[in-house]
Amino acid sequence: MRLHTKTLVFFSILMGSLVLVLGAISLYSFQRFSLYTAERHARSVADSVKVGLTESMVNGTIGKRPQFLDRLATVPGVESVRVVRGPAVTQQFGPGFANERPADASDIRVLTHGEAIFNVVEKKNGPVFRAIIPYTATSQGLPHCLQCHAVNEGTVLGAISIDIPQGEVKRQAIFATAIISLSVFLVALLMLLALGRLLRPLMDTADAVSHVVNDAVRGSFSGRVKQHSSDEVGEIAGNVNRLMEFLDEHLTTIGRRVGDLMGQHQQSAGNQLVATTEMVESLVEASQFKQAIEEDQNKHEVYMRLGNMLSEKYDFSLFSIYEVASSKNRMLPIVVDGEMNAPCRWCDQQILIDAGACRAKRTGHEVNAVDFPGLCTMFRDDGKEEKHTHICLPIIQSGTVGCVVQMVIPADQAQLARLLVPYIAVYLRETAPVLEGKRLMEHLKESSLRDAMTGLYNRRFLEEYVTPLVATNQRRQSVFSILMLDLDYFKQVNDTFGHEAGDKVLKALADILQKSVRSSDMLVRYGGEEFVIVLVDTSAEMALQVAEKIRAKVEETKIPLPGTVLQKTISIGVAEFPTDADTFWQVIKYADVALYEAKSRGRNRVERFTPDMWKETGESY
Ligand SMILES: Nc1nc2c(ncn2[C@@H]2O[C@H](COP(=O)(O)OP(=O)(O)OP(=O)(O)O)[C@@H](O)[C@H]2O)c(=O)[nH]1
Repeated sequence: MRLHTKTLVFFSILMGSLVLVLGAISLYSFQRFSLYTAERHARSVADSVKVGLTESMVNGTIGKRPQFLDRLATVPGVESVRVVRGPAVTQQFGPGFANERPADASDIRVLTHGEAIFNVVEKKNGPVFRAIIPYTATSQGLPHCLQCHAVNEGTVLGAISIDIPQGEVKRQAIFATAIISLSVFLVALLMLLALGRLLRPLMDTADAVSHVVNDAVRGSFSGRVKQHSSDEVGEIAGNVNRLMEFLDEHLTTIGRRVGDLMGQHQQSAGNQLVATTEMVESLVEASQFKQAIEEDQNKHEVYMRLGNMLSEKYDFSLFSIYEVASSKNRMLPIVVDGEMNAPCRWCDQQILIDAGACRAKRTGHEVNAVDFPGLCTMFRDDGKEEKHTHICLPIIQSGTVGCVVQMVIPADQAQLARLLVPYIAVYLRETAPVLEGKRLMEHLKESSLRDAMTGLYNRRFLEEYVTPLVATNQRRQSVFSILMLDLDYFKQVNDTFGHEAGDKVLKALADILQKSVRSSDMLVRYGGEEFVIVLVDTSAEMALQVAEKIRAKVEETKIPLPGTVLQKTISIGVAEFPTDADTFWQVIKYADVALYEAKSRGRNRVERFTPDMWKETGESY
């Protein structure tokens, strides 16, 4: 029940009760008052009767008492007056008139006990107040009773019965009570009306506040409460309006700013507050995501996390993450449908050799095939039965497209997925600098671990690589071999043809070496014209064959130099881990010893390390 109704019902009950109580009290008071005045009246009449009868006795006109009593009965407010003769008087003067004998038990009781009786009896013409008042013998005054009555003082001589009509008094009392009740009722009614009017602004304000607050909960803060007065109710309206203006202004600003951060401008439909909260949550999550990927070890972990975000948070099971290899102008599929380094599945293979064929890469803009079907001709729907569409988002790194994230969406979920794009874009924006940083770091690390001239790994790389290499080898209980290579008489090249020619020879050798070993083997430019090759999972026996192949290849290679063609030879030492020594650097040393042996034995040779070589040459190390 509303407060307005509740208040009015409460006050109606209160006022109704008041009217009833007041009416009842009035009736009771009137009754008491009328009985009191009737009694007083009866006692006056009784006193008059006593005086009249005494006078009649003295004057000898007692026989005319009926006329006296009849005259008395004509006095206004008296219906009848009767004298009842007591036993003592009857005994002395006889029974008297017929109507002077006790008429009922009340008369007898009064005569017996000498105590007055007052009561109201209902008669045909209405209620009557009946008073039976005894009169007793007394010696006081002159004349007095004992002058005529032969009785003792205090004897009940008789009683005076007086009937006083109450009908009119009752009517007047009811009328007065009705007037009072009606007046109170009218006043109560007026008070209720006034209360209703007083409550109206409060109720209107409460209703308006309720509407405004409901609108605010639905995200609209434009509602205002009408100010009906300048009292507390008006103040409530004013305060609510101020609060709404404050919220409107600040939440709109927050929404706009957050929208700017999200690259999304709020639509007018929908709950702006909920939309803003969702955007803020998304920004916070994206920021947490950024923190997580910053701590990732390499960019592949970042790509994987990005893929997990797409599949776990946004329920995309079909998607591709491409990295743009800008130096080679091609796209590399990194994560496809949650799988690392899977083949390209949702685009024409063309993009793998020409990154410019990818529209997102070429334009640096979102490619939204949901709104513009067929926008990118490179998309290939690999779905077997279901139809798919796609949205591609570029990740801009240092002003160019570094990656492209492609979301492949079943056609019936396309509209829903489209709404997620701004949220995913936030993640991608956060990811971009992290990926860029990781890419740079990897590039830096790579370049610090490579020899700039030959492109082979350098000695530093070998130092870093030793621990995981040995650990893996021990875990697999395998062996690997080390070739230590050195060009023969290389100094002569520099001396005869110059340093540039020497560099050219070194590059040619690096090229031969790269082509002679497996990609899992490791090529290191160990010193000036000294190279190390780690042949994984290869025994010394096999390594000797590889070394021999390299030696022969070098020997037969003609290196063109300005004005001449050069042919060089190479010496190679071979050692095996852990057969020759159980530490990596010791095996390197033994390979070097074997190389020394090859040089000693005339160069252009391959020598396998044997312990006796160490004994012979060990001193010089
Ligand atoms: N052009 C060029 N020469 C280099 C480079 N690094 C080292 N050298 C030269 O390689 C030569 C090595 O000569 P030596 O150590 O005397 O050996 P060698 O002449 O090859 O003779 P043996 O090894 O005993 O057959 C030196 O002249 C170095 O200056 C380089 O990066 N470029």
